[in-house]
Amino acid sequence: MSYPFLKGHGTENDFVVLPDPDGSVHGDLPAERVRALCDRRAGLGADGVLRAVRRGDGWFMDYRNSDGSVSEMCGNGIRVFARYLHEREGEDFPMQVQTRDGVKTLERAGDELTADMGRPEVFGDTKVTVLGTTWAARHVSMGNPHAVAFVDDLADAGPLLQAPEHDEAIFPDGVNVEFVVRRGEHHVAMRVHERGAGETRSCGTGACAVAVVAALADDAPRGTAYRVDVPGGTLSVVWTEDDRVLMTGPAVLVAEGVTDL
Ligand SMILES: N[C@H](CCC[C@H](N)C(=O)O)C(=O)O
Repeated sequence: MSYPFLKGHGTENDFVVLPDPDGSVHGDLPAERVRALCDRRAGLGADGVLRAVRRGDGWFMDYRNSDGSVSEMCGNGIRVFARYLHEREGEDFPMQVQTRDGVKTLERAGDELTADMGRPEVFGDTKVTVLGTTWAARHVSMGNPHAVAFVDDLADAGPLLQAPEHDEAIFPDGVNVEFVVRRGEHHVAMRVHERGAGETRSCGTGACAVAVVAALADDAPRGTAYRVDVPGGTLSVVWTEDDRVLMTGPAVLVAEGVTDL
């Protein structure tokens, strides 16, 4: 059975968008279909899938990682999802999108989009280990789990071909791990090993977690904008005085078509 898809990315974190307004096309979206769609050789290739389902008079973003696993939230994905809703479903900005981590608001920011990612949850310290080297990390939730480790050089994290070792007691469902270096005042750069996807060119929720940890380390006043460079581009993150994290970045639709994967 053929069905429509779109392809999009935010700072080169790329996604397959699956329109499924009444849920009749994909049902509960089997994990093997997600894996087939995300396969970069035999499929369309993507870090994840964004299924668009109507909920009441709004839309629900059903996010899946490329391994087929479900996650609560996807920061780059929600900007691409909002771009799709605006350009193909007639939704206007500001718009609200329902997610497994609650309702998020998206606004225009020039030719980029700003997502209100809600409140961060800052937990204690933890550790991550890659190829025998262990770094202190900070546990932060943006609706999904993150371990943020400052390193001397982004190359220190190695090829990141497998998930960094982490504390399974703290992260029983896995964790997204960000490795961060300083680039200047309120300016950092990061690499990420994503839960359920491996190393990606960018992670929106990860950039938010990184900016929160950096702001705490800097004792920066709330409202300070952090520039977060990722391999696929740059995101801007502000942790506001009313304890919300606003993330601004690009959202590009690159193709649409039909598939029977
Ligand atoms: N891999 C993440 C979900 C995607 C996050 C990332 N693509 C983003 O832009 O936030 C997880 O399992 O929690």
